[in-house]
Amino acid sequence: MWIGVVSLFPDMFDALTQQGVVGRAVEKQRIALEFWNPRDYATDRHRSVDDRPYGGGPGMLMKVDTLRAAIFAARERAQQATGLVPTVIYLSPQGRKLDQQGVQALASAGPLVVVAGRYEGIDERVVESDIDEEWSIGDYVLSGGELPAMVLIDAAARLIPGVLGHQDSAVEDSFNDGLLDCPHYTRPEIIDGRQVPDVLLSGNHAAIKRWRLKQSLGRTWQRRPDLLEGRPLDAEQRKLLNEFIEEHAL
Ligand SMILES: CN1CCN(C(=O)c2nonc2N)CC1
Repeated sequence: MWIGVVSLFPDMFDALTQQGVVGRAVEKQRIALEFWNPRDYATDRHRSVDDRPYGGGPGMLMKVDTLRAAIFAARERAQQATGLVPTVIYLSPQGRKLDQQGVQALASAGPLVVVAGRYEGIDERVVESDIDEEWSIGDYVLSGGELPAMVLIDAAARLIPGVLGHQDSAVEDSFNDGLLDCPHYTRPEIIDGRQVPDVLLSGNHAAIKRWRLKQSLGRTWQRRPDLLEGRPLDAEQRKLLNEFIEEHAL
């Protein structure tokens, strides 16, 4: 997967590229990550990358010419590297809320150019002319788009074939198949008197798989019932959820 990032702070992405799942994926060339900094396109003495908003008001916006130059350069490189026209993504609270379905769509959308805004954001005309999709990681305001961009890249990278080793398969991930994750346990068997559920010590893999699905269904019902709305359950899933509800009836 090819991802271009437009950011005034490319070094922030070391947190993603120098270690962990994404770092290994870059090393194994499962993912290509390249960066463009609008400041590199500044031509004035102060290397300006921000500009005042028309109509006044607090804060600044990203300067149009340096931002667009960086986006164009990233888009050009994407086509050169992949032969495909990239999808240009902008992270902002005004975007579509990112969820696992959205991540799956982005992970299979071909090359991406991810624009990380700073200041109060970017000119609306740049959104209209140069941005294909606007995405939000949540209803709160951050200092910039770099952390949301890293969230998006990390989540998408996990879905690229060959990125995850068998030991941390995306298949078992929380939100896999639209359900919350089941509880997990490791040594010791007892912590402050709390024991590991017997089924997990039984070695009965069918029973363990059933227990984990039941816990995922039950937790989703308890904590995020919205995820079950309109979600078809097969007979086995319905049976397990009913068992969980009966066991947890107040
Ligand atoms: C200009 N800048 C403002 C702050 N920002 C966000 O709060 C954000 N991005 O994606 N989800 C979010 N929430 C990124 C863009």
